[in-house]
Order: sequence, then C-alpha cells, then structure tokens
Amino acid sequence: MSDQHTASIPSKPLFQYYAAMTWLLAFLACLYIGSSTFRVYQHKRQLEQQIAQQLQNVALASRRSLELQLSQVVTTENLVADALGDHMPPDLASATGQQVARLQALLTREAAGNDDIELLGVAGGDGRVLFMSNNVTTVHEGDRIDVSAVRAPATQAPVIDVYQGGPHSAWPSGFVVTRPVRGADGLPRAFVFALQSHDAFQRRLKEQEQAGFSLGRHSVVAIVQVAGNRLAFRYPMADAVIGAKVPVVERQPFRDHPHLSYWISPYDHIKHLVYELPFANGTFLLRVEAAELDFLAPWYAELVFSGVSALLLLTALALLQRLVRQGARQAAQLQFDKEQLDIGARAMGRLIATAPVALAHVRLDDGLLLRANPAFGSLFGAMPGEQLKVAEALFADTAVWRELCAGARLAGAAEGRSMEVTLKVGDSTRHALVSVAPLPSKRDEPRELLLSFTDTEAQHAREQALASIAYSDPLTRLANRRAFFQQADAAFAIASRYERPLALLMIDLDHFKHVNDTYGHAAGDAVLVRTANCLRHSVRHADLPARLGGEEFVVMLPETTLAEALETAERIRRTIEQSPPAEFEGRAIPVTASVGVAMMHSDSKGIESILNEADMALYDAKETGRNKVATSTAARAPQMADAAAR
Ligand SMILES: Nc1nc2c(ncn2[C@@H]2O[C@H](COP(=O)(O)OP(=O)(O)OP(=O)(O)O)[C@@H](O)[C@H]2O)c(=O)[nH]1
Repeated sequence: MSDQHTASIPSKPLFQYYAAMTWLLAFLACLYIGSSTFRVYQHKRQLEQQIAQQLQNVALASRRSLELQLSQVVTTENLVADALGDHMPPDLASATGQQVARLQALLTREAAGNDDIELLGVAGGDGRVLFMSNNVTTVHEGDRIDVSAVRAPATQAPVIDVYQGGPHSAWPSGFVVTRPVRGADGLPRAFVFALQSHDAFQRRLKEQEQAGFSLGRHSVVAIVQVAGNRLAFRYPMADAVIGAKVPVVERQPFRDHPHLSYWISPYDHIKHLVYELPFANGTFLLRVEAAELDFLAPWYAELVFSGVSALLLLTALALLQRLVRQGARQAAQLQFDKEQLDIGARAMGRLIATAPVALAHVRLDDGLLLRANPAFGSLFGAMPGEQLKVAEALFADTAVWRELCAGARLAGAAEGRSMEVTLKVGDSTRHALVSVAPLPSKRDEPRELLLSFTDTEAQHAREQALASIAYSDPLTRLANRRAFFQQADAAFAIASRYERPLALLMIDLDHFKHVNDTYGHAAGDAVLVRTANCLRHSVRHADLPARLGGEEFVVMLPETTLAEALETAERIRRTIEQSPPAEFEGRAIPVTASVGVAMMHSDSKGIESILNEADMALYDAKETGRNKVATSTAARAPQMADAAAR
C-alpha cells in the first residue's frame, strides 16, 4: 500500500550549476562592457587623429592659397613699380594724379583677373590705405593695416596676416598678405596688400575636400581669432553665437594633437572642435560645428556610462543570484522534506506490510477492494485485482457494511467507526473488529475508505467461554441461577407488560440423598446430569431449564397456560422416571422427581414470588407421596385458572 512520490524537484547541484552560470554571465558581461569601452576609446582616438589630420590639411590649403596670392602680389608689386616707373616718390601720398590713376587701373585689372583676391590695395609707409583695386563699402581709404612685421629691412618674405577692419569700418576681417615695396635705399615706401575673398576661402576648402578632405556631415564654417581667452575676431560666415561677446572658458586639448581642442562655451555648452592656426597676428581657429560632435565626448564619460551599466547589471545579477540561492535553499528544503516523506512512506509501507492487522483500501461507492496488505490476504485468502467487493464477499450481514459506511460518512475524515462483526472466511465465519475511516478527499464527500480488520475470533471464544462459566452450571451445562434470574426477570417484565401467561416448574429429585449415600457423590452427579438432559429434551426451545443448586431444577415456560404447564410438568416427571436410568459401575440408578407448578398472576411481585409458589407446590408434591406433579394454591384458584386458561 506504499505510494509513489513523483513530484520533480530540481536537485541542489543543479542550482549550484545555475549559480555558476550566473557568475559566468556576469563575468562575460563585464568583459563585454570593458572591451566595448576600450573599443569606444580607441575609436574616439582614431577619430581625433583623423579630424586633426584633416583640419591640418585645411590649414595647409589656406596657406597654399595665400602663397598663391603672394605670387599675385609679387606680380602686382612689379606692376606698381611699372606704374610708378623710376619716379617712385618717398611717400605714395605725394604721387602724381597720373601715377595714382594708372596704379588704380592696374590694381583693378589685377583684382578682377584673380578669383582669390577680394581686394588689392596699396598702403603708405605708415600702413594707411591709399589705393584700392575696387570700392568696397567695408574698406575705406585711411584705414590702417598693421605693417610692423614687414617694415624691418631684412624682411623680404611676404607676411601673411589677418586684416582687422579700421575703427570706422565694419569690414569683416580676413587673411591678408602684405608685401613691402621698397625704394632703392631698401626702405619700404609702400605696402601692397591683398585680401583673400570669402568665396575664395570657401573654394579652397572645397578643393581640399575634393582632394580627400572630409569631415562627413561636419564642415568648417568659421575662422575666429582668439585674443587671450576671448573670441576677438570672426570670419564673415561665423554664426552669431561665436562672437566677441561669448567668452570661451574651457578648453580641452586633444591628447596627441596640441593644435586640436574642444572649446566649451558656457552659453550653450556646445563643444566646438577647433584647430588652431598660429599666425603672426594671433591665433586663428578653424572651427567645426560641434552640435553633431557629441560622439566625441570624452572617453571617460563613456567609461562612466559603461560603469553605471555594469553596476546595474551586476546589481541585477546579484538579485538574480539571491533569488537562485533562495530557490536552491527552498529546493534543498523540499528535497529534505521529500526524503523525510519517503523515509516515512517506506516505514509506513513496511509497517503496513508487516502489520498483523488486515488493512484494506476500498472504494466507497461499490466497496471494491483497491489495495490490501499481506495480513488481509492471509486472513481472507483474497487480494486486490480479483474484483472483490468487500460487502458481499466478507460481511455475513451486508446491512452491517451499510451501517459502517453510513457511520464513516457521518464521522468525517478525522474519526472512523468501529464495530464487532461476523465475517465470512471461506466456508466458515469469524469474528472481527472492523474499523472504517474515510480517506481525505478534495471533495466534501469521501470516496474511499480505509478498513482495518482485527481478528477477534480467539477473544470471542474466550468471552463465550467466560460467559458460559458465568452463566451456566458447570456440571449439567444448564443455565445457572444467575442466568436464570437474568432471563426470567426480562420474561416476567414482558409477560406482565403484555399480560401474557408465564409458568414456572420447580423439579426436585426424590430421595437424592439416598442416591449419594448409596452410590457415592459421583453417581449423584451422573444422576444430576441425566436429569438435566431429561429437562432439555422435554421442553420447547423458547423454554428455559436451569439448575438453581443441589438437586433443585427449575423450568421457565413463557406463553404457557396452566394446562400446558401441567402437561409439560407431567412429561418431565415421566421422562425422568421412564427414560433409561443413570448407571454407576454397571448398576442402574433409578430416580423419580416431584414437580411443583406455579403461574404468574396479578399479585405476582416478580419471579421470586412465582418461584416461592412453585416451591410450595413442590413441597405439596413431596408431602403427598413424591414422583408427582402439584399445582400452587394461587394457580388452582378459579379466577386464576380461568385467566391462565385464556
Ligand atoms: N451428588 C450430588 N449431590 C448433591 C449435590 N447437591 C446436593 N446434593 C445432595 O442432595 C441431597 C439432598 O438431599 P435432601 O435435601 O435431604 O433431600 P432428599 O434426600 O432428595 O429427599 P427429598 O427431597 O425429601 O426427597 C443431599 O444429600 C446433598 O448432599 C450435587 O451437586 N451432587
């Protein structure tokens, strides 16, 4: 009757495997984050390098552009010399009108023929603008250009510089090339200057781009001049934000590129990627629009981001670990409980298998035997699988089975019901104590029962023996005095309640003392036994013969009239007298008996009183000759006789 435990519980080592897998995943995640951070860092450095290289190319392109203009200026210088001829005045301010007109015409023609040049002009020895190739609203005669760098006698090379508009000019500054025109004494008499046009600069950038320079979606849009830490100058196309008004407060140089750096404005926190171009008159910056350069955020920001991600991931993994550990603990507990249950189930199974009590698991509906232990098999010789219905197969009275089931249903699962029953075992019967307990069910109504059969046959036999000792006369096996009074009192109660007739016969052997004296006590006992047998055979099944003591016998006759009682008494007397006598040592011992008859009547107080009356009638029988039947006085009374006759 053992049960199979089939629940699948993960084993502890499996959870340890899960835990190890989680840690491995955590390690791999950290490795991935670390490597990706490193790759981002590497990528960033590559980008920086690329951009620095490209911006350097732009700077070089600008220089080349200016050098080109320089050659133009050289040409122009010759033209100036040609225009002035040998009559170059010490100061151009004193040039003749013809010379000025000719010079102006030459400058205009040169400027018109050169796309790179916005303006060609001539300044006097003090740097004041005297002539210009064309009239532009932003440059005026009288504006001053800085010629200090080219004034020195040794300086022959043209100076590339930035022109800043004069005090009255809103002319946006630009790259300017200045070249001294020296007199025979080597001193500069005038300065020829050329201003690179904005278009030209853009064109140069484009050429550079076509030649391989590319910043993807980013482009150089402004050249600004920086004085100290302030933006002091801007190229015409610089946007409004990058103006003299916006201070640059933070500058982050690129590690491996000293000319390349981020400039961070507090105004909008935009990073401006700049390449610094050193010139004589200040530092010029090539600026790249930075709004789209966020991907160039410092590498440590990426690291922090990755670190936070890793931290979150590790926290999640730690939580997962905890859950896994809890699960493992619970699983271990479950495993332990399961093992305990298994041990309990095995012990219970062994107990059931070796129990001397027959146990059976039975379906309540039809009493079909489902399972049973070996003791059941040895008691009943039947086992499950034989379609055994216990009600019909085992119970001598199927009503008892129904009563047991009803009791078990009422009692519920906690209790059971026990009953002493008579069971069918093969062809015979056996007494057993049957306990019925309903098995717990998910539904309210129990569907199965657990039966235990305790064989009480031996006990029953013992009880029967004890009862026999307690209630029967050991010599004659007739009911003794106690048994007689117990049953006679009950019969008296029923007869008086329903006014039914009840008769008592008192029988006493005649001269029994003589028998004892003559043949011995053992012979007397044999006579008593024979007398008891005579009584047994002379009365009905419903009558009660008993030995009250000595040679004194009594017979109770329920539902018996006086006439019937007298007839029975006479039959007894005759039987004792006429049936074969008891023998002792080959000698017959003839005996006779006297019988007193009494009837229950309206004044009867109980069995004792009727017995007294029978005893008195017996006395009469003895007194009047023995071996005869006598009736009590009360029974002989006419009214009593009538009643008894009814
Ligand atoms: N053998 C034997 N004798 C018993 C037993 N019980 C009583 N007796 C004897 O029965 C005799 C009864 O004798 P009495 O009461 O004097 O009566 P009786 O001799 O039968 O004379 P009547 O009754 O007047 O005819 C006594 O001798 C008792 O000892 C018994 O169990 N066995």
